[in-house]
Amino acid sequence: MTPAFSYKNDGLYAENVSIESLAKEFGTPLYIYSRSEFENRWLAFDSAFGTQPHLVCYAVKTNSNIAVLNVLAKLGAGFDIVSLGELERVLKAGGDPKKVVFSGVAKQSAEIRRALEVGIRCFNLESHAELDRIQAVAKEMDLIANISIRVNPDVDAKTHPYISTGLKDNKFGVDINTAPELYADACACSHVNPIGIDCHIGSQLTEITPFVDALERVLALKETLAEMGIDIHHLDLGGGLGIQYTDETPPPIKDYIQALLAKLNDPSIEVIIEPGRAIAGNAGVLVTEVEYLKPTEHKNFAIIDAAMNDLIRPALYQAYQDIVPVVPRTDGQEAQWDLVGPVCETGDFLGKNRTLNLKAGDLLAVKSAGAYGFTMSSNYNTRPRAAEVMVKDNQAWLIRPRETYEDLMGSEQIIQD
Ligand SMILES: Cc1ncc(COP(=O)(O)O)c(C=O)c1O
Ligand SMILES: N[C@@H](CCCC[NH3+])C(=O)O
Repeated sequence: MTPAFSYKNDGLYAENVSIESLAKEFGTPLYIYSRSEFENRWLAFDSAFGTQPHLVCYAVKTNSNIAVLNVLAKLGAGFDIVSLGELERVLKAGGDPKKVVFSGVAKQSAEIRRALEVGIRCFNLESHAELDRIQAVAKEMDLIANISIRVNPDVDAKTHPYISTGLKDNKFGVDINTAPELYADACACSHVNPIGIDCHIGSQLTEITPFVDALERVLALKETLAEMGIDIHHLDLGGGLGIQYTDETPPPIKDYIQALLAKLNDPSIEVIIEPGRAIAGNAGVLVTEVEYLKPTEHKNFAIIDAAMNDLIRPALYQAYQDIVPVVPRTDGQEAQWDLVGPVCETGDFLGKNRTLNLKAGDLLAVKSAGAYGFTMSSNYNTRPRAAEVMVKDNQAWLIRPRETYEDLMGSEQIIQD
């Protein structure tokens, strides 16, 4: 199997395409994705289930480029969405609406309407108020909305506090102890059909135990609901499996799924999962060029042409992502560098204290940038968003051109007075 990113004699390659040549052709900053990695990771989830009924719904927020969604749709993927924008992307990419689950704490009426119109599989609802709204919209349309309730099992995911979602303190889901009442209310609604239980406890988890603990609580709820005469057809266990950014050792996909199935011990119930990062994370790099070297008495700054607007994870979560030379130097010597962008914020860095042998004009690859990279990018400092390229074997496709300044300002209006 061709590795997604690996060195050959003349530098770093994306599958069998030289990253240096892609940077020359498309400029920097540039996101490069390995199509095979996306495919292999989704397939690894899918095949790990064996004969258990299941649906692997890729979390669209992770990387929502339509070409990426299309690659997964062709494999038969389902999709976990959190907005109407994401739903429209999935439909444009050829995704099957019957394989779409709709998560998120605040679905608007127009979003619910459109989702019902195209016939999504299930709404993962998060509050009583949302139940009332879904019932009202479905009634108005004379349709039945399939729902599951996202419960908050109060399990510590042992991840960064900003990306932990399953604790009582978090805004997500409903308290698992009060969920039975909400299910009873849902059953009393004329246009709502409760078919599942949903739970997502956080992101970048590197241990299996919190997932299994959460499932144990979900199974107890399923029992309670059965006693109330409410039959559950699927369990949606969310996403959250972590990847290796540096020295983390997340469990292999197969072990994670097998641990869940062992706990579940029910070969007939359908299991839905919503992985994002574990599919996309190591399928992408962000390529950047060193603009200037600025050594000072206290610190060496390498000012690169990618910034926090292109990849916000280091600034937002102090996240560590490996940064490697595209063509390692044979001259010069290594030094410690802070890799900072051109944006006017002290927090604008992609890496600190990195040991690298650098000269202005060098290309660097920020690794593990396939997840929550481009999708969290912005136009801060009126910087155009980077281009995105997809590679498979020795082929490359431009899947989103770099934004132009016309794109950035074209729709704004001067007040004519
Ligand atoms: C409801 C839901 N599902 C799935 C995901 C995907 O998570 P991850 O990328 O960690 O797999 C998220 C993000 O954390 C989420 O909020
Ligand atoms: N955006 C976060 C993950 C949040 C997951 C969304 N629920 C990250 O880059 O790690």
